[in-house]
Amino acid sequence: MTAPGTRAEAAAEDTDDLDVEEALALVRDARRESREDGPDDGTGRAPGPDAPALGERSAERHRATPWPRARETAARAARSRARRTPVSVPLGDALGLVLAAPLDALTDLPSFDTSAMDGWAVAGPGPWQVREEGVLAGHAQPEPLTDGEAVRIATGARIPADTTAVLRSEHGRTDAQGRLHTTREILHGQDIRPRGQECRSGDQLLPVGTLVTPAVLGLAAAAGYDTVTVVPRPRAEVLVLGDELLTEGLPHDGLIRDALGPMLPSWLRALGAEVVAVRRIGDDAKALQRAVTRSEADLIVTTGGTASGPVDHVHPVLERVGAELLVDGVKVRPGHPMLLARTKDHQHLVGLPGNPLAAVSGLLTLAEPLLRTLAAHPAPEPYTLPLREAAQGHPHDTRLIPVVLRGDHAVPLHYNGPAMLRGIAAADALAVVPPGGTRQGEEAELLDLPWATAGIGVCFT
Ligand SMILES: Nc1nc2c(c(=O)[nH]1)N[C@H]1C(S)=C(S)[C@@H](COP(=O)(O)OP(=O)(O)OC[C@H]3O[C@@H](n4cnc5c(N)ncnc54)[C@H](O)[C@@H]3O)O[C@H]1N2
Ligand code: MOO
Repeated sequence: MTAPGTRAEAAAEDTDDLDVEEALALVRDARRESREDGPDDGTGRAPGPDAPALGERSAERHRATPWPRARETAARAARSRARRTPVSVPLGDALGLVLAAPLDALTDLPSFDTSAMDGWAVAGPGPWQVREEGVLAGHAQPEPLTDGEAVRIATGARIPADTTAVLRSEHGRTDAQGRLHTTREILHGQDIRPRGQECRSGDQLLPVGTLVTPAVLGLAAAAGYDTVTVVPRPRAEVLVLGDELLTEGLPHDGLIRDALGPMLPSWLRALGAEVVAVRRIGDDAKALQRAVTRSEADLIVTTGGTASGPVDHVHPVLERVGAELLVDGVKVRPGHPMLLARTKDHQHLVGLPGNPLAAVSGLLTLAEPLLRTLAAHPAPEPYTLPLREAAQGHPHDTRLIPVVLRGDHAVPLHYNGPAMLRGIAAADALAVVPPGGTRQGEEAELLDLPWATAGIGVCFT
């Protein structure tokens, strides 16, 4: 973090302050660090029994990962990345990022003795002789007061030396001779904010791992910062597959509108990513391979092509580029063909199924924990609400069902089929329905949709 005028040297020091891994460690949710999934050697290269090597895939394809474990695997894959360097960003770009160095005060706050009220600075007991010229905020240091003297002062102005108190304007009156009298008892030091009352220069104001909120931006500015040192925003690239997709107009001749190209970038931003590109690849395996190979994003998100149809190119391309499958199918409906692969040392690919609600399911199951961990955001506290109506379960898999929150209940929505967005577009959250279903009145875990809790403006900055 930098003070004005010292940006370059301070930035150089800052990168030594703390590694992103350490920042991540501070916000790590131990409860989610399940060790039950077998060994994690820290390289993230242990896909576990659920993700067969690509060569063995065909026979094993349907050994899908249980939904909770898939989420843990995605979070752990992000944690096992090589160390990333914290970055120094201007305050205006820091909202929603996480501090990678403590916010230490660069100044005393207040940085001088200041008046807390509009009124008069007075010295000694009244009545006082009032000086002609007053003191305003932002002015140079005023002349000291002598005993029995007062000067008009504004809130935030510097207190003249030897002031004993500030008399509020509503508690003073001047007589015919121009002398100032108080109408209340006035205490020594009253309405003076002494220098350093909030902090001394060097005090730690906020620790590493703090989410930069609007209030944090305000505090950082007050404490003298122009930039803050943060965990970099993960970069995501979206590759939209499918020759059948139109980008405008009405569906016709078997062609349909692309629903994911418009939906995913803003959703990924809501999950803390910077979307560096959205590319339309069609059903062209070579183009997909080129795009994957060239991408420098932290996360590539593909849509469609995850199943085993004639133009489902995601698996073959992953195999060709030597990617390592960490999750190949998840026991969740909709969305079970979703996948997670490590494409390069510092890069992952989440393959979302083409059916739009299945894609949402993949986004929240795999991309959300991965991005959250890369950005060093803490895991949201899990919470449950009773369902107002029973939700039918899948015999073996978890189901994610769009719900609205009404009072202290979650109400399942219709139009929740894999190809439908009508339910999710009206929803506040997704209910997690375990195999076998959830009875009416029974508690279900809920995954909030980002805008339902934070508001559109907050989450899409
Ligand atoms: N033999 C099997 N076939 C399928 C299985 C299976 O297990 N065995 N799984 C089904 C399930 S479940 C899903 S989900 C889909 C996943 O398929 P893909 O990821 O390969 O997706 P596509 O085939 O490319 O598309 C599926 C569907 O979604 C439409 N789509 C694709 N992209 C978009 C988009 N950007 N916007 C709107 N709609 C999109 C596409 O036109 C198809 O209708 O596979 C099943 N098949
Ligand atoms: O996984 Mo698919 O989403 O059931 O349609």
